[in-house]
Amino acid sequence: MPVSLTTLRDLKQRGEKFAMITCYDAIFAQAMNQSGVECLLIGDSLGMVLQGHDSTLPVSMADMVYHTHCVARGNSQSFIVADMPFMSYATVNDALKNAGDLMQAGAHAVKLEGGGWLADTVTQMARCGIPACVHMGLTPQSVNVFGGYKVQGRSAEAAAKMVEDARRLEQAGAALLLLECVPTPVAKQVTEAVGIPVIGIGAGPHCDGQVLVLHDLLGMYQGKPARFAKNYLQGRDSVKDALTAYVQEVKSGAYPAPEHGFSQ
Ligand SMILES: Nc1nc(=O)c2c([nH]1)NC[C@@H]1CN(c3ccc(C(=O)N[C@@H](CCC(=O)O)C(=O)O)cc3)CN21
Ligand SMILES: CC(C)C(=O)C(=O)O
Ligand SMILES: [Mg+2]
Repeated sequence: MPVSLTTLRDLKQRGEKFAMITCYDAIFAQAMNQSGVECLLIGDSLGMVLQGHDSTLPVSMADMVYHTHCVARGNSQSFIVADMPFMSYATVNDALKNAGDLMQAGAHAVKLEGGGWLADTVTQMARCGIPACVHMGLTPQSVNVFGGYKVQGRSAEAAAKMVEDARRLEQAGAALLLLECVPTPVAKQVTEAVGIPVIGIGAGPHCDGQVLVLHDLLGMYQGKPARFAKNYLQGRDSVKDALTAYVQEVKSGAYPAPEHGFSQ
């Protein structure tokens, strides 16, 4: 049976960790299915790793729809989340139209970057049958506001706001949360504060699931790798073995190790 939101909620309740990897095409979707990856993310990181841009901002809805079709054709087992690109959810109407297009391309949920201010959007999506994952912490579409890819939620005020926003989004009907580059203790607080599954990247070992960009997991870094990146191809002789090793390390809790996370 393919993984569903119910599966992910059950895993959280049982304290079992699950794995997500970014996926942009059909053959990797198949390989990830065979390696037992619960969730595939069509990430707007494709603007950087596939298209060669220096941020995710140039990615269009047409790009995301195309790659979602590609992944959906290869997939039979995993839960598919598609990123909503920069400016595709600036108004509730735009968000509903564009999320609908991604669902029709084969996504099972969509992901938006932001915080409590997305509550209204998330509620309207849920009404229409669109599960929403809210990406909080380091939200790369706001790199020009942050002034770089920096850890978020380090101050006590920012940490408390993140917990409050997480609760508000759960109340509004969010299906999932994703925390990027958040101090390990803050991510733990958020994960314990909500009943919905929380996926982390650079957010420590206490999140319910972990996500990595495919290229980072295969050691194909552009410049200096982020702290949370780990090359699973090292010491292994196939891509399939690397994907399987990542899934096993997420499930056992071996990944992320302390050196992959941030202190408060
Ligand atoms: N290949 C790739 N991997 C990613 O994880 C990723 C992308 N691309 N593109 C979109 C965004 C950009 N991301 C990034 C990029 C850099 C850092 C980074 O270098 N962070 C510093 C934190 C510095 C600090 O504030 O202490 C680090 O040391 O990890 C983090 C996330 C995550 N996403
Ligand atoms: C880094 C992950 C969470 C993402 O949003 C992406 O790949 O676009
Ligand atoms: Mg993204």
